[in-house]
Amino acid sequence: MPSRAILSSPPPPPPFSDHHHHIPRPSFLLKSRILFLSLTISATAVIIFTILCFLYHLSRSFLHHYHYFRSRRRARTIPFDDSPLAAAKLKRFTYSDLKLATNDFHDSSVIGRGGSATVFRAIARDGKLYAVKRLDSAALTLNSEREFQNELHILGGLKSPFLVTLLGYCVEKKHRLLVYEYMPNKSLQEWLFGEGNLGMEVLTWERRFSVIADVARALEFLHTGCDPPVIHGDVKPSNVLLDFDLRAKISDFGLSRVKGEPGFGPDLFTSQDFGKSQELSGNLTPLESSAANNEVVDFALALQASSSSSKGGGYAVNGMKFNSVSYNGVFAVETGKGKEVSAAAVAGENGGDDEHSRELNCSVDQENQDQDPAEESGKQWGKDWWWRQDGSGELCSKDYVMEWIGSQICPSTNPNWEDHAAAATPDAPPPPPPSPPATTAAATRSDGLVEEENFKVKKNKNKKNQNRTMKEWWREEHLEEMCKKGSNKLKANNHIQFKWKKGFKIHFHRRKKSMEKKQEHHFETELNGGEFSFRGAWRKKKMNRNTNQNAANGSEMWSGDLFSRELSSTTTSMRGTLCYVAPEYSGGEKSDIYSFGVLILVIVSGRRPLHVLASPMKLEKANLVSWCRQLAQSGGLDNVLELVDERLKGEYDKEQASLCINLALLCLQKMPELRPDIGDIVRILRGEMEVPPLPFEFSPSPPPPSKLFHKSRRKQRANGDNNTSTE
Ligand SMILES: Nc1ncnc2c1ncn2[C@@H]1O[C@H](COP(=O)(O)OP(=O)(O)OP(=O)(O)O)[C@@H](O)[C@H]1O
Repeated sequence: MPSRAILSSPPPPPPFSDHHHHIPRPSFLLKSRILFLSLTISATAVIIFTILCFLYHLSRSFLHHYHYFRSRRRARTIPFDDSPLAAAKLKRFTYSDLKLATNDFHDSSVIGRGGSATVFRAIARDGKLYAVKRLDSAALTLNSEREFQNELHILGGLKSPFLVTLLGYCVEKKHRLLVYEYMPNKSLQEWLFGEGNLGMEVLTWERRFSVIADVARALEFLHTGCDPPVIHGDVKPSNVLLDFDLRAKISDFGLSRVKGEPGFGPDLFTSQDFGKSQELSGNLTPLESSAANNEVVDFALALQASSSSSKGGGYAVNGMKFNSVSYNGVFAVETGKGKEVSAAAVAGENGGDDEHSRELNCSVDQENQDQDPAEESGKQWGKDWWWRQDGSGELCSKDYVMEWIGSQICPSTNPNWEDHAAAATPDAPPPPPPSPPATTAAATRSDGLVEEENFKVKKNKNKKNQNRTMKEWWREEHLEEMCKKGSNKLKANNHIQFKWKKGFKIHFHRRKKSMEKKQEHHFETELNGGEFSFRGAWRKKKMNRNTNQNAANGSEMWSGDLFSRELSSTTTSMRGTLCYVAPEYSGGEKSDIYSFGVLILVIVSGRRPLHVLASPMKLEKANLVSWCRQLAQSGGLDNVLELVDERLKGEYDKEQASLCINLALLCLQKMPELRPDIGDIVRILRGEMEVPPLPFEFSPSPPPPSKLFHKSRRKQRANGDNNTSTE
């Protein structure tokens, strides 16, 4: 038997107590592990998320830069960057959609033609009408591509009742199309000049005034309602479209600029662009290349000179245009769309001579002769090209140009042209009899005899050189003539004169070489192809039409009316638009104001800025701006009202008309800063503000200041005097 002691086993250990033992419980371990794990996971997630964010932003900025550089690289080869914002908001149409809507771009759907585009009426599936502008793919140049993009990105981002709405676009391969709201009453161009289907319907005065006011409102929106301001850059009648109620809206933002953005300024006229154009034309076919660099004579420039007065001591050189030559100081150069810049040298009144001399010297300096002509000409662009239109400076070539134009109006005095015309239109009726302007103009000079003699000599020379091409004829005859008849300064400085001519010749030959024989070929082809024209774009248009019309065109060509149309047509190229461009070419708001001034005169008078008929008397009125200035200078309201469109048959508000003309004169001041702001213009047109005094040069006496003021319409109404003038 076990003993008690043995039986009495030691007491069992006390129950497990946490107080006495530090062994962790399993649940605690689990918890801490979970905590540790979750911390690790979340930290990893944060790190991964941060890395992802970083990568995302990196890739975005990379893509952004990639698109930017890609678009830049593309821009040099004419293509389109479809990423930017404004365009993204617009509807993108397919080419086949638009083809369908325009009946396969059928001729019957054409509602207008621009310099490098055709506008079609399009009918959508829902029956709505749209206007589709198709860039001529053959004429697709770097500039036209840029204008297309400008339109997309600037007009595409704007919304105003005074602007034509851009609804969409299409970019497929070489196709570039823009879709706009349809403006049933087309453009002011058609209304004023009876082009297109509108015939000879006369725009009433009330309509004209409301159009002026609408355009002012549109510019007000662009200049003051947009931030940063937008400069339209191409205000002219064909860019003023009329809606169903004949309310005006402005269109065509191809040349517009957003102020302050890169590229703002007169870059269209810089050597850079010229360089690009050249670069581009190098890739074009011969025909395209020639089309981009047509050799044309710019009558517009001649007329600018012709209608300026010969007072003062400045001097100017008449400029005719050989686009491809681009001689500084004499020629105008075409850029893309047909926008051109005349580099015609005009000395400023104050110190302008010196500056001009410097330019002349610069342009003819021997060392510069080794320079690339394109580069050299580019330097001059946008500088000293404008013609004196204010009658304050001498235009040495005035009578010469008048005489010259007279001789050109009658082809019989220029056998070369006659030949071309004959070649072009074998069945055309004979040209009109010798034109009186030539001799009349020559006789108007004080030294009439000398001039007449010169004129005879020139005529004889013309006869001798019947076989020369027009280009040679112009180069040899007129530029030399111009140099001889240049300013007093030129006469006094034979050195400059010699160098200048020499400079020209060198430029010409170099250029001729560099442009190869393509242009020559094209030029001849055009002549032999049944038409002769002074303007490539016009020629192109005409050639596109029925060839049966050639005979008619040929006979029409010699009529003064055709000259008028050609001289100031705004549908073909900048040659016509040239008259609307401000002399400073700064590209700022005040440039639009200048163009607006020209537009006002055009609307009031129903004339183009350059308007020539065969009659010698009409030549004095050829240049609308200088004619208006002359009328203002010779004093009296009635004088100025001579401008008003005769087709109105006196049915117009004299007060409004004189207000418009005076406003135009203010807008046309040479110094941009003197031109009124668009805000003031709108207020003046509303009758909320008086027209500021006209510049001193427009007052011959000068009249007392009170007479220069126009009572505001409101004031006049208050006085119960509704139809009085300031006289
Ligand atoms: N939205 C539109 N609705 C109706 N007609 C239009 C519209 N847009 C243009 N047109 C017509 O087409 C014509 C040509 O317009 P476009 O803007 O192509 O050229 P432009 O301004 O005359 O010349 P450029 O392109 O050389 O400046 C206009 O004059 C107008 O008659």
